[in-house]
This record gives sequence, structure tokens and C-alpha cells, in this order.
Amino acid sequence: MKTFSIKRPDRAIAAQLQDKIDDLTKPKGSLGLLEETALRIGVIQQTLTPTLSKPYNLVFAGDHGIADEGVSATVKEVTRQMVYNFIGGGAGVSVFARQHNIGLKVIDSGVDHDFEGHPELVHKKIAFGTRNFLYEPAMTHEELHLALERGAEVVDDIHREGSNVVSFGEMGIGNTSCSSMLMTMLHNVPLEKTVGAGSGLDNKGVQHKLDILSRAKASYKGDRSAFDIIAHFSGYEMAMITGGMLRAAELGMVILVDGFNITASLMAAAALHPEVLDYCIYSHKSNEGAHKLMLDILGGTPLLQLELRLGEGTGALVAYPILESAICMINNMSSFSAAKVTRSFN
Ligand SMILES: Cc1cc2ncn([C@H]3O[C@H](COP(=O)(O)O)[C@@H](O)[C@H]3O)c2cc1C
Ligand SMILES: O=C(O)c1cccnc1
Repeated sequence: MKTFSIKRPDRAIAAQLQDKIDDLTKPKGSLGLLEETALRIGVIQQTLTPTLSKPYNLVFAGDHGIADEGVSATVKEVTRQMVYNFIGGGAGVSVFARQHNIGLKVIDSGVDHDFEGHPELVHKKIAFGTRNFLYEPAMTHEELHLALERGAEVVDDIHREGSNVVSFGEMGIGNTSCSSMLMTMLHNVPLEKTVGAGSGLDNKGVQHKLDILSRAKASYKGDRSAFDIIAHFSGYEMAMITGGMLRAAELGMVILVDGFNITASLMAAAALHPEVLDYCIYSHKSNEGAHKLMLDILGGTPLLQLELRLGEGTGALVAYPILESAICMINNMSSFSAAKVTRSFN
């Protein structure tokens, strides 16, 4: 059974990082969230000269039993079709990864399709889709352990290649239902506040999704532990992301968090090991309505608000150059003394 031991980064270095940032030739605080981002990365890496190396976006894909209940604007087959689109290079996340020179790995966590013989894919399949959580747990505790472990393995692989910064993406028709359930069950938020349009339901569709998820909540008979809630309501791809995040934190990597589904996977990770949150930077606020509340619960400040609602890691990839600017600022800007610039009064 996979266990994780995550240390909180030592905050002692934060004061030195702040001094260094305040000594750069600009009014104090004038580079806003770039300053906070540089400080956070410096604390994670325990250095005054942080770096980003070999960034990766890991897209995990899996199918969901709950999709049989008509809770999505589209059909289950789209999960499999999009996996082919990712490896063919045509998906949103594929083009942004190329644009920014970020590595992309696509992982079959549990798609309802046999991909054997596709070398472009990482094969970690647990089963051909989860069970329908309206009637039974989506996965067993053993499967959840396996998913956490397999997600961690993928992160180990990129870390061995020298990566110190990772974002996660997901593909799984029906998975915004998992995210809403995780938020409701782990943080006691009414379903009315956690359920939204996902990939594009109309108002009637959202009402149907709410009815189905209310029934699923009422029929849950588990022990209410975080582990049992995750096994009951998550998905194979999201659980692998949860495991990948826990491993990334354990390895001291920077985690660049994407939208609603990835933040829900993080919420699950934090329910198991809250220290994971110290390793996260939040790339954007998604247009899925509940994402704002989710970020508030986790205490995350998003860098961007671009009205995205796609997932796949797209928001993280679009935000990546902002991390590069933050690193550039702290390592390359002149100090007041070096540039012979007079400091402001405050
Ligand atoms: C063509 C297409 C590409 C996508 N890429 C990500 N998603 C996003 O939509 C899905 C979640 O929404 P829901 O819960 O409503 O099914 C996930 O696969 C998510 O990654 C997509 C959805 C579609 C239709
Ligand atoms: O923000 C997201 O991750 C998201 C929103 C809607 C649908 N799929 C993903």
C-alpha cells in the first residue's frame, strides 16, 4: 500500500526571499502576484535563486459510471476520442504544450477502450471505467490505493528526467460530477453550490445533474472518512492525479494547479495530507461556477481569469509563462545598490 510522507517547506527562508524581492529596482510590491509567486517557489525549493526545469503537463484519462445517468452535455465515447486527439497533437492542451515547450504525457487511467499497442500512451489502466456511484462506490479501496500509487509513478518518472514543476490535466466525460460530489462530501457544501454546467449543460441539464447527484448523496452509506469518500465518488484519472500531487509534494516539486476538476483532485489530496497545499500555485479561476468557492476553501489565489472551462491542464499551460516571469524577476532584476537607484520612502 502506497503511503506518502510530505514535509511542510521550512518558512524560515521566506523573510530572506522577501528582502531580496524588496531590494529589486521597483516600488515594493509593484510586481504583485509575480512577487508572491517567486517567493512561493523559493520557499518550495528552499533557495533564493529558484529555477524551473523540464515542466510537464500530465493528462490522465478515465471513464465514469455516473456518465450513464445523462449528467454531461456529451457522450462517454468522447473520452476515448479525445485521447486520440491528445496523442494526435490536436487538442487544446496539445497546442499550448507545444507553444510553451512543455512536455505532455497522456495516461490511460481507466478509459472504456483498449489502447494496448499505442506507444504514445502511458498505460496505467485500472479498469474500463468506474462503477456508477448512484448505486455503488465508484471504486474499491484497493483500486484507490492502486490509483494513488500509479499516479505517483508517473510523477517519479518525470522527476527522474529532471522535472521540478508539474501540472495535471484530466479527460473523463462525467467527471465534473465527481468534483462536485467531492466538494460537497469533503467540505459539507450544499450540492446547489457545487453543481454546474460542466462541459456545457443547459439549465434543464444542470437541474437533472443536481437531482441525480442529490440521490447519490442520499444513498451514500460509507464511513465518511476522506479515503472512503474519495473511493466512492472520484474517478480513476482524478485519483491518479491526487496520488501524483501527493508524490510531487513529497519530492518538493512545484504543482501548477489547473481548473475545477484538478482543484477537486487537489481537495482530495489535501483531505489526506493537507501539507500538499504548500506546494501549489493556482493558475486560473475556471468558469465552472463552484471553482471560486473551491479556491476560497483551499486558500488559493488564481493568477488568471480567462473564462476558461475546458480542463485538460489548459489553464495551467497558459499560465506557465507567468511563472517564468516570476523566476526571471527574482534572478535577473538589478538591486537598488547595484543599479545605483534611490529607494522609495516606504
Ligand atoms: C470535446 C471535449 C473536450 C474536452 N476536454 C476536456 N473536457 C472536459 O469536460 C469533461 C467534464 O465535463 P462533464 O462533467 O460535463 O462531462 C472532462 O472530460 C473535462 O476534461 C472536454 C469535454 C468535451 C466535450
Ligand atoms: O475547469 C475545469 O477544469 C472544467 C470545467 C468544465 C468542464 N471540464 C473541466
